[in-house]
Amino acid sequence: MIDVDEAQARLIAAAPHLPSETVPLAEAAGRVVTVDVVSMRTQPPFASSAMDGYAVRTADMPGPVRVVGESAAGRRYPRPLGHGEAVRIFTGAPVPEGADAILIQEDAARDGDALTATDTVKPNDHIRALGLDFAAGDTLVAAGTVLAPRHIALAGAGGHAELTVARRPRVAFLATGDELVPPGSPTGPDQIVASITPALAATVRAAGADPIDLGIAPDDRAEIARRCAAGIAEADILVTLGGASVGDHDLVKPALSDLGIEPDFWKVAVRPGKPLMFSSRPLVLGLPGNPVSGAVCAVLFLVPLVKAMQGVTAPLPEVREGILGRDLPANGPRRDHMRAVRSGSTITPASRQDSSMLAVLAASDVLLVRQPHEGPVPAGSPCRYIAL
Ligand SMILES: Nc1nc2c(c(=O)[nH]1)N[C@H]1C(S)=C(S)[C@@H](COP(=O)(O)OP(=O)(O)OC[C@H]3O[C@@H](n4cnc5c(N)ncnc54)[C@H](O)[C@@H]3O)O[C@H]1N2
Ligand code: MOO
Repeated sequence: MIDVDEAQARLIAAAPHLPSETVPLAEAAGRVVTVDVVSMRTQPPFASSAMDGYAVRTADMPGPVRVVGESAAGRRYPRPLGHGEAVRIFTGAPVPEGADAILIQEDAARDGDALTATDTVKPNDHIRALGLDFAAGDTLVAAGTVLAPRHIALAGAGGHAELTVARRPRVAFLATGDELVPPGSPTGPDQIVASITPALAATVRAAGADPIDLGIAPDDRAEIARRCAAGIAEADILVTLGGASVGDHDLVKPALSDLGIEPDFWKVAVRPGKPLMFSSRPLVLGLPGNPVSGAVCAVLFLVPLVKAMQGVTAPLPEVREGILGRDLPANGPRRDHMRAVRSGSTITPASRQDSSMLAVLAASDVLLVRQPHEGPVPAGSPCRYIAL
């Protein structure tokens, strides 16, 4: 068994970078930019007023001075401001040449064209300098960033209507097992629902990928091989679910072998998820059938792979610090990912951790991470967790 860090590192190292494509801004959220987004504009492109009031020369204040015109957003006052003059101005409007401050209207008394300040006004008050936000040539969003709405706003302000992003990885899921039926279908005796495919599809979609559901293959070596070959032809990554362990009906590894595919590694010191299998050429991730194992392995391995293929700078899940909410016995030889609830900084693992228990997973919002062979730890100790 290799450890989690090594498995993640090997996965990321093996991730091929996908080609880029351009998408309109409105469709860019969640995608990964593959080139730096460089500003084509300076913002603001002129010194502008931050308030409604009067553009003035502070040397003339408190006045009285004469109001000689108006500067509105989109329609500037066309002349420089002379001595003893002021201009009515509105938020976002260009500050006329010669003016050095905005007197807000709450601090102004006006009688016809005569304007007097009723409070002090200092140079640069309420003026947004040219280029305050960013300048042409600035890198607005670095390559490798997962685009959030805030990045999209900045790129748009910088003059971009489209962004260059990695193509979405296609991820095909094949469930295996004679006992499985799709959600919503009647379950015969000894049957259960193949519950994890829709969850993993949602997980990879949130990471920028397009999921493909290859359905359920029976425990038949030739049939699994046939369906795997179809998935490999159609997708960038094939994910198999179940049949990864050592039982007589765990046929994914032999079926892949029939296709000439041998894993780069099989079995990781991770709980849950020990029988995880990975091949880099072609890209195949064999996840264990226990649904919680699949969900946890998706967070630890599948999502980082999907992100790395899109060129994400930091593809691994963020490990945060918290305070343990209850006593824990010593951990075993595998890095453990206990389903837990976070309240403030307190992380309390559920008392039952079986990797078949979806109700416990659904009630959890974090995974408490425990290192292999960690000793017993009392409540109140520092701990580390990954948000779900
Ligand atoms: N002798 C050993 N037995 C097992 C070992 C071991 O090291 N030695 N490892 C255990 C661990 S850990 C895990 S995890 C499981 C995983 O085994 P498989 O990947 O072969 O999974 P299956 O046997 O096919 O299924 C396990 C369990 O999950 C249910 N299942 C399968 N697919 C789905 C699905 N798509 N949705 C919902 N549930 C699914 C299946 O019915 C089984 O109940 O092996 C241990 N055994
Ligand atoms: O690794 Mo298995 O996922 O412990 O149940």
